[in-house]
Amino acid sequence: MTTSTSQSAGRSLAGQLVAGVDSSTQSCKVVIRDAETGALKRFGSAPHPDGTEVDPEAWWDALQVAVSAAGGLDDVASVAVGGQQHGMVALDADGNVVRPALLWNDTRSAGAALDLIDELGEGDAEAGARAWAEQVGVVPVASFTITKLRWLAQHEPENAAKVAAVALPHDWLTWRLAGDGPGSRAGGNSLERLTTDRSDASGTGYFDAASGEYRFDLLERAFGRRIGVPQVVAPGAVARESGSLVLGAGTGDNAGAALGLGMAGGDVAVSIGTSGVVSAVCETPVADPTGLVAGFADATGRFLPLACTLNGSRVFDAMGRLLGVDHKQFAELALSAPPGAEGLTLVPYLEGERTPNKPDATGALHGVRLGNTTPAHLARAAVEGVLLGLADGLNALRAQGVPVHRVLLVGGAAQSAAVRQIAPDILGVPVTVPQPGEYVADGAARQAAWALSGADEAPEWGLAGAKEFGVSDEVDASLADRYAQAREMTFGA
Ligand SMILES: Nc1ncnc2c1ncn2[C@@H]1O[C@H](COP(=O)(O)OP(=O)(O)O)[C@@H](O)[C@H]1O
Ligand SMILES: O=C(CO)[C@@H](O)[C@H](O)COP(=O)(O)O
Repeated sequence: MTTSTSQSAGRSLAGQLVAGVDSSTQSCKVVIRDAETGALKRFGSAPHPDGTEVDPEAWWDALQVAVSAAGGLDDVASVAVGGQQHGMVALDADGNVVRPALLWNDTRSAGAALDLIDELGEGDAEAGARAWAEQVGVVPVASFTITKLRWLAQHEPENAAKVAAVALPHDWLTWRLAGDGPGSRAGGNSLERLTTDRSDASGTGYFDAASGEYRFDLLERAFGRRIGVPQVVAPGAVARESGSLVLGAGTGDNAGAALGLGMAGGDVAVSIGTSGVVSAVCETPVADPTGLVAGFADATGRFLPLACTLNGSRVFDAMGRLLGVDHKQFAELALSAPPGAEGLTLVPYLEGERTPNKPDATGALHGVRLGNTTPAHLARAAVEGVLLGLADGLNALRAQGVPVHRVLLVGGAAQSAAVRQIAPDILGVPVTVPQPGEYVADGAARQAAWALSGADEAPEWGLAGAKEFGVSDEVDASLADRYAQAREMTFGA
């Protein structure tokens, strides 16, 4: 991300710095870049606590640490926050967090999701799924905020009674950066100053990406009463100002990555972080009644159809721990076994699964024989299993008419030599691996520069050096079928 072309419109960005934040599941990352050229100036990061429910204060603390590690924001003109999607941050009338946030990978609201589908379909689940897809572009699963609100109303009525507004992680951090929160230095009714953007709002289940409108009727249906929601700030607009610091709208992390990668039509991002994600930027909204593809919005005014699994890089982390090896050794092991791991197949549902929707499923190892019970075969089966889940996501996107011209591999696990090399064979297409980087934070930084310039479009920051990985002639032709059979044999719904 080093080259530049000059701005066609808007204020000059020359000599200014912008910051982008990625408040993701496992950590907070901050990049500080030259607003005009996109050149990286400074970087900082800090870990987040483990678990699927987290006190948002921990994100705020991690943001402070990451910002200081990046040299602070004193010389920065604008900042925008990208964040893990869907997490429910429930706030009381004074702006206090009512309970720890339930994250995107918390599956306790799976039953609430089924109830919401049934209710909209008046007892017919298929009709209900169609109705949700048509009305808000998504079919409820445990990840989406609306199901978490229903869970809260049913299981913690005392907490639910206190809720005055609901926000997402990036909304809440933007609000805190602007000086709002309990005992707000910004004063007045600070809940009314909560902001979001259409990308993150579209992951709630009570916002329609196609029309750009909240669906308060669905929110009320889920929670039992109307509560406050953040104002939706247009892509590239200024959300808030804090002294001389301009705050951009911010974005859901996957839309942030799309902006950071400068994705165009035909580009598909495969991201392997905590989540495994396949997403594309499209001009028209997607409404998939199977629920495999979520019809989200992107951070530029377009759309971001997306399939997401709960089981990405942590499958490799877990298998690496089991085998007593680090990431590098794990990749070497995986590459030392033959394609298809001689029949050993891992269904990687270690955290349950979302795509397909099997929240209570567990992982399973199939085809175990004397000849394939080696660390190398297990490492290979893990890499193949995660990628096979993403191949299903890629096919689901294709089934929605999404063109696939170029696949970009990003996320923490894109650093794995095994993932890079095996991905083209499993996905069935060549894969482009951009230089290792923080593309969500980069997208947020680009959005911050866009807000600062006031231009119609985000500044053009080039994408520096990428490597191409092709499909090899060693593909195990039976692997996809074996995986499909094994996938159906997992325990749990
Ligand atoms: N070389 C590697 N091989 C495999 N996994 C890796 C490698 N480097 C980092 N990871 C994993 O990537 C994950 C962090 O990636 P990241 O995209 O930042 O996640 P998230 O955005 O979900 O917080 C961790 O699970 C980490 O162990
Ligand atoms: O739920 C989704 C997308 O719908 C996840 O992609 C989250 O947005 C978390 O992302 P990572 O922390 O894994 O990047």
